[in-house]
Amino acid sequence: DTDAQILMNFKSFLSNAEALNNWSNDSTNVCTWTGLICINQTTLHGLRLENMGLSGTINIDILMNLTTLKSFSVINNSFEGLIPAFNKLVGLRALFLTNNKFSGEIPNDAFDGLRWLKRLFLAENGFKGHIPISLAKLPRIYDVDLHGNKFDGSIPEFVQNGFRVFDLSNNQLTGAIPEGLRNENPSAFSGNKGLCGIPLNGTCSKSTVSVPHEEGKEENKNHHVLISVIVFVAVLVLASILALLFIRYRRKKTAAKSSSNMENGQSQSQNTKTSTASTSEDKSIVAESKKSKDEDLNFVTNERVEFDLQDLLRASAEVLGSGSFGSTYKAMVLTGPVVVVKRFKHMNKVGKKEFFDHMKRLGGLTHPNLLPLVAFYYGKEEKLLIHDFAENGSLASHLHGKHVCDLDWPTRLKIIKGVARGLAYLYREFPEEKLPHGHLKSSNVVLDHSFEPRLTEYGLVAVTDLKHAQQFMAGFKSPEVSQNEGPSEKSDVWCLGILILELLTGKFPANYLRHGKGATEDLAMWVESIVREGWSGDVLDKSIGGSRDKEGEMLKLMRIGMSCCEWSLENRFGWREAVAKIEELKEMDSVEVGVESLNSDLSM
Ligand SMILES: Nc1ncnc2c1ncn2[C@@H]1O[C@H](COP(=O)(O)OP(=O)(O)OP(=O)(O)O)[C@@H](O)[C@H]1O
Repeated sequence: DTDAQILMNFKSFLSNAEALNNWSNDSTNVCTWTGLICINQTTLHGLRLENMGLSGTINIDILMNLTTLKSFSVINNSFEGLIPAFNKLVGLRALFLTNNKFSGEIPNDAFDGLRWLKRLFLAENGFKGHIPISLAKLPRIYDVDLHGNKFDGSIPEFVQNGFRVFDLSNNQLTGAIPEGLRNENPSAFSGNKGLCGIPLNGTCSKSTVSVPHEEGKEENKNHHVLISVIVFVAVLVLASILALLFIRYRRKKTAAKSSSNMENGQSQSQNTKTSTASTSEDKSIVAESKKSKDEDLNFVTNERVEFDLQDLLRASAEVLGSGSFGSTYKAMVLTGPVVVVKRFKHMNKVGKKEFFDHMKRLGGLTHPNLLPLVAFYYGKEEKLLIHDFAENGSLASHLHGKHVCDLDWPTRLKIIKGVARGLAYLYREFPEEKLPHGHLKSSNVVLDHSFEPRLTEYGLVAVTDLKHAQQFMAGFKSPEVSQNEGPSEKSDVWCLGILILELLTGKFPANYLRHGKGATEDLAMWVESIVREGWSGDVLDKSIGGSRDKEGEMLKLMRIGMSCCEWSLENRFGWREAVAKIEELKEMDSVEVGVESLNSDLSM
């Protein structure tokens, strides 16, 4: 059967399916049908049948024939009865049943075999009974939302920890919160009268912890027996561990040589498959990540076609460059879009939970001039951040690449306005941060298909090792930092100023962008030399083109750039002022102004 036939069959079991009227035997390209998510307009990826008033039967046996189905959502509908046997859809990565009328107990093995499932939303239904053990054992799960049901009994020990979404609130759960969930937000457990322990207030009484006990002497006697049993078991366990260690040691000794040979061979073949990179350090996108199999990619938004670390490892990859944190790759994932993967070392400033929280916060940012974070991977030594690929590369590559710069004045103006808007958004979103961007420079401004600029590598100071940030990040190159003060709220503005001067002159603030000692000194000299040269055709990038009727506006931009680069914080523009002035700029001068008068206008 084709996908169209399978879906029509599936629809025939639904009631009130008027919203699916454009599903029809006459049209075979299912990607145009309501509620279907496809990759590249060809491959069915998900069913998103939300807010449609649907009821009836979700026929899993029919869905099983949709071999590429990865995500299933019926949020906000009227399905009732027991949970369907979703574990037959073994490739499922996300399941959303929130806000329906499902009820009854969920069998303990209901999620067995769903080894790819990462996101499970069963909230606001009428499920009751224990939380199934198979749910707690899902190896890749990172979103669990069960709030607003009638789950009872104790919470099972989850094999995962560090969830992105975790909510068990408003159920009827009882007993002590398992140790692995102590770092979750207390609100995840609220509305369960019988729960106790960390992170909720209050300790658990003895009876909730475990051993039921009797009164008086009988209790003492039981205690003695219990202690004897514990001691006996402990001795037994210790002896077994010692025996095991001894056996392992013997085995290791004999197998050491052959296993080391095998490992070398394997890693070599993997590397050639996954990447076309050339240096030995860069041979694989996720060299370190491969080692921790229990970790996976964490998507920060619902909107995206998801793929796995394995998909990423299988993707063909191309090195885009290597920056101060590590290498950056363009990866063509087979079942998804083209993405850019950046490997970050030196990001151990915060623990796992804080890192996840921070990424969640970055993932929630939306602005046309920010390149959104799509997903991330957390490894102990190395993190990966995944973004969309920007078709027109970085601003730096246009300004300083091999070819003559192809950016005319209107495009440059559009770019600087976009950069300013993106930066203003970051200042508003991170009012508590001194460096809301922190690493603003021309290689971190990428250009989409229509040359709209998008900022990258923003908001990372909070998770970057301080020493590394101080040495390499653009925000730390400002004069106040070089004068042994910390960065100020105007340090990102300084970076904006450099970007403006770079954009207008086409000159490369070499020591600033490259990493090295004395960077700020040379940068200051560079800015100063531009000031000294004043306004002349020589200062302007030759390839900016245009005629004298635009020079007035270019001059205004030059002056804004200089005001952003003022050494004294007092005299330097604040972000609001800089952004407002940039917004006022136009493509054309309103009155033609002669170069001579502009020159005198600029004299400082
Ligand atoms: N999303 C993207 N789309 C297209 N090109 C990108 C994207 N992200 C990064 N690049 C380009 O990849 C190259 C390497 O980037 P990378 O971030 O590793 O280096 P960098 O920006 O020079 O240094 P740093 O690590 O200090 O930011 C740069 O030319 C950058 O502009």
